[in-house]
Amino acid sequence: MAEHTIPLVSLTGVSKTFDGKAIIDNLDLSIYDGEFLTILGPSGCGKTTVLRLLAGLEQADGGRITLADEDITRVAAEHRHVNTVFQSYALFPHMTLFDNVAFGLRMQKLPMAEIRPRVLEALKMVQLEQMANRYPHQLSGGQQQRVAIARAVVNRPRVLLLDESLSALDYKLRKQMQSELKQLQRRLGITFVFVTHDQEEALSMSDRIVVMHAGKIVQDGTPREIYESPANLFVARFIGEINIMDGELLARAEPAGAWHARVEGRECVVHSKHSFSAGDKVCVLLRPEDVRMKVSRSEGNEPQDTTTPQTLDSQTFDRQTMGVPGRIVERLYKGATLESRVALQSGQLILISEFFNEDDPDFDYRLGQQVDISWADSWEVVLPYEQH
Ligand SMILES: Nc1ncnc2c1ncn2[C@@H]1O[C@H](COP(=O)(O)OP(=O)(O)OP(=O)(O)O)[C@@H](O)[C@H]1O
Repeated sequence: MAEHTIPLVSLTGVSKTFDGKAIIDNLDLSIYDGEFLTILGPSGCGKTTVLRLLAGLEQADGGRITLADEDITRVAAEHRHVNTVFQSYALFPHMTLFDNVAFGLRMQKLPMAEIRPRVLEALKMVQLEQMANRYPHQLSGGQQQRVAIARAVVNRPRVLLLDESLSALDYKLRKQMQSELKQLQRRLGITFVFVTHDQEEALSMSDRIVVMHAGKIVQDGTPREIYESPANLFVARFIGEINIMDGELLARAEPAGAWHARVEGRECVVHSKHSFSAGDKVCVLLRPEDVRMKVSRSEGNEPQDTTTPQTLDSQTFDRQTMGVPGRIVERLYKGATLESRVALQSGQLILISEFFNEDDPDFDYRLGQQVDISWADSWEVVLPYEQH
């Protein structure tokens, strides 16, 4: 992945209030030159408002916005080198693609000799130059979206803002456009700021994700950091499926950051980047694909029971002092994976996702089967306790 180290846009202490309510609260954000940044968060968290502040479509009540070191906080939208692609592409239906893309340049009263090559270049970038004479209704949703991008790109913006730009598309086209948009951004080298509430879209497209909640940034990191090391329960839950178990730290272990802990009543070693003290209550988080399951040794099953799945990494399993006992209460066939829901003795339900292993006839578990669950050493995320 390319390194993006030069801030192109900076928001410093930016606030925005609507009807006496703080919607954006003292927000600090740097956007780097050439990166694909996604602002991700639930409906109403303020994502679009941040985009509109960047575009100049809303005025900040407090704070400062700079673009390439120039203070643009009070600069009018049309004088910022920023363009927006809205969810509803807003193409002019009575104009050809060429005229749609040329519109902004004509408004600037540029000579036709300059407009024509720029429009054709922009249409070429989105691979629609052959369709320059068509009208929007003659295009698919994905093609219309590409016209909207060409119309923005033709202005040679430093930053392209995209507001839920793919949400009007059906699932298959949306997947295709996600990859096209990412490739386009690489090719153009323009900084993209993309707003979505779709975590999967954010993970697959972005160099960096900013997760927002109630007008604040709650985590800022690469897709992998956000998924693998969520900063709190809100982020963990918002980004995919997560299991949250209660635990207590008993004593420090080796190396630094490791703790002897009791998780769901069982003693084990956990690891955390947070600083804790012995006796602290914690939440132990595990993604479904990081949980391991083994037929229980303690509930009358032989350790070498033939139903013991061969796919288990027994070394990993044994590194934990003991698994947490539970019972399989649900199994869901998902094609490539098998999902199982295991009820622990505390009543907590744990979701486990395992890749199907066709070579292993014993892979399948029975409903009601007693199992011990564990996880790959140090793949757990340990956070300060929060009610959940
Ligand atoms: N012009 C406005 N006047 C009053 N309230 C507004 C205005 N614009 C936004 N809001 C409020 O600000 C909050 C954040 O809105 P915003 O559109 O930024 O959220 P969002 O995260 O983009 O949500 P969504 O994903 O649903 O678009 C909402 O509660 C919204 O009702």
